[in-house]
Parts: sequence; structure tokens; C-alpha cells
Amino acid sequence: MAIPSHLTAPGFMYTKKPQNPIQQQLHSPSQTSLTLPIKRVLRPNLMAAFTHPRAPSISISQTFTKLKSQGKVAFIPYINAGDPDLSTTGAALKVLDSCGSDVIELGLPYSDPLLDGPVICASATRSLARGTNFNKVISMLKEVVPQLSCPIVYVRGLVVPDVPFEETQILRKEAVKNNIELVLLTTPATTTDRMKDIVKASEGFVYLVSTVGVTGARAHVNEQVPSLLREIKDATSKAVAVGFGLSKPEHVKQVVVWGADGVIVGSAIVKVLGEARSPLEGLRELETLTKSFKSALH
Ligand SMILES: O=P(O)(O)OC[C@@H](O)[C@@H](O)c1c[nH]c2ccccc12
Repeated sequence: MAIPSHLTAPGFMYTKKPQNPIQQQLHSPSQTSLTLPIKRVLRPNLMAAFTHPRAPSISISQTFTKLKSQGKVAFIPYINAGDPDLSTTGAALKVLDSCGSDVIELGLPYSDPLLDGPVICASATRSLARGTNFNKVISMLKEVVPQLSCPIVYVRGLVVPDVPFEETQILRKEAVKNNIELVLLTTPATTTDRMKDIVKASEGFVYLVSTVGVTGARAHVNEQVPSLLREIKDATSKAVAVGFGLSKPEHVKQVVVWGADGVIVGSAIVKVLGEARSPLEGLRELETLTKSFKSALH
């Protein structure tokens, strides 16, 4: 299937003032070094969420509220920046956007990922080998964000999985100051008391890791997910998105039936994009796959 031609059309001009340093970097061509809201991004998975640049910027949590009021479940694809290259990442963001993604999770490739399985690790290795770094990703986003139309503007959230909950304080303080929502994760191995603390502190949504282990496709969704979802929903009214191991439309459907407010698909998408014979073929497969996940949601 062809990539829609409007995806390559020139973007819109920004009319809003940026609200956080990442946004500032996106707006200011003269700025060469990025003043990050935090000195060091420990596990820099950026949750990048975008909207039409002329529309008011809404946060990730507001996106979930809006979707909930429409009886919809959020589709959250994950891709790795720079695999197979940054211009393909830019094109992939546009494809994901045009296929109706609600939030896009953009991973910054990292040399020592603790939670990533073979597909995402291999993708990060390819990306790093091509010289992807934070500033290059930001330059790409500066160009691409104005061309996107999904409901959230700019880089609005962070998933930093390597930071233990007890040590998220400093990060959270900086994130709050800079209008960035810090999404926290809970897993089947998390005790109920700890889960309660995590969901209380999580912003944007609560990330329910469906299974113990690393990211990557699995044959079935863990049967514990419905009871984990129930426990979390007893503890909070915040939106809960389920990720890890969802690689087929059936998985997505299943998780929706179990009551998730959002579904996150990473490795299955990273695989088609990074392992295709050519970037164009990868983008075409991405479009087909994204549409199949989206239609499974309704
Ligand atoms: O790849 P999967 O199994 O579909 O899972 C989503 C996941 O990739 C994405 O959310 C993610 C990529 N790297 C992470 C590290 C930690 C937590 C989450 C992630």
C-alpha cells in the first residue's frame, strides 16, 4: 500500500510558545546544545506525543480523558529513533500519526537496556552504529512535529524504566517543572503495596507491564492481566495502558476486552520497520500493521 502523499506535504508553522526545554529545542533552530530538564537521562525512552501544532497542547493524561469520554482505547505504538535511519523514523512518525495513533512512544537507542528484548536491542544497536544521538533526534523532531496531527503536541512524557521508584523524586520534580508527565511502570512481580505507591505517583497513565521479563512478541497474553488490571483500577482512576508482548491484533483485542485504557505495541512494529529490505518497504509494512492494530481496537 502506498504511503499517502499528504504525508510528505510541507508542515505548518508553530504558533505556540514552547513550554519545556525539549519543546524549546524543537522551536529554536539556533540552539545547538539541548538544556535537558534533567542533567542525565538515565534510560532515555522519550514518550513523544504530538498533535496538530495549531491546536492547543494537551497532555497525555488529557488525551486519555478525551478518549475515555468517547469510549475509545488508546493505541500507542513504540518505535526506536534512528532505525533504519532518522529520516525513516520521521516518515514512520507520520505514518503512525496518519493511521490514528493516539500517543507515540519514541525510544532513544541506548547501549545497555535492561528491559529490552532481542528485537529492540538489535534495533538500538543498528541505530547507534549509524551515529544516532539525542541532538540528531531532536533535529529530526523539529522538522517532523509540525507535520503531525495526532492529539498531543511535542514531547510531553517520559518513560524511564531503569530508575527505581524510590529514586524518581528528583526526576519527577524536574519533569513537573517542565510540564512533562512521568509515566511509571508496574509489573506482575510488583507487590500490591508498591503498586499502590506507583500508580499514585504515575502521570499520563499507568504502564502495566503484562509479563515478567523483557520486551518482545509472545504467543499469548499473560492470563494474569485481567486480575492485575482490576487491582490497579481498584487503586486508581488513572488510565492504564498495557504493554509487553502484544504483537498481534488478537492480543490487542483481548487486552481491550479485559478493560485496558490503552495498548502499547513495540517489538512487532520495530521489527517490520528495522528488518525490512528497504526503508520504503518497512514504511509500507508499518502502515499495514498499524491499520490492523487500529481496527482491532474498535
Ligand atoms: O516490545 P513490546 O513487547 O511490544 O513492548 C512494548 C515496549 O517495547 C515499549 O513500551 C518499550 C520499549 N522499551 C521499553 C523499556 C521499558 C519499558 C517499555 C519499553
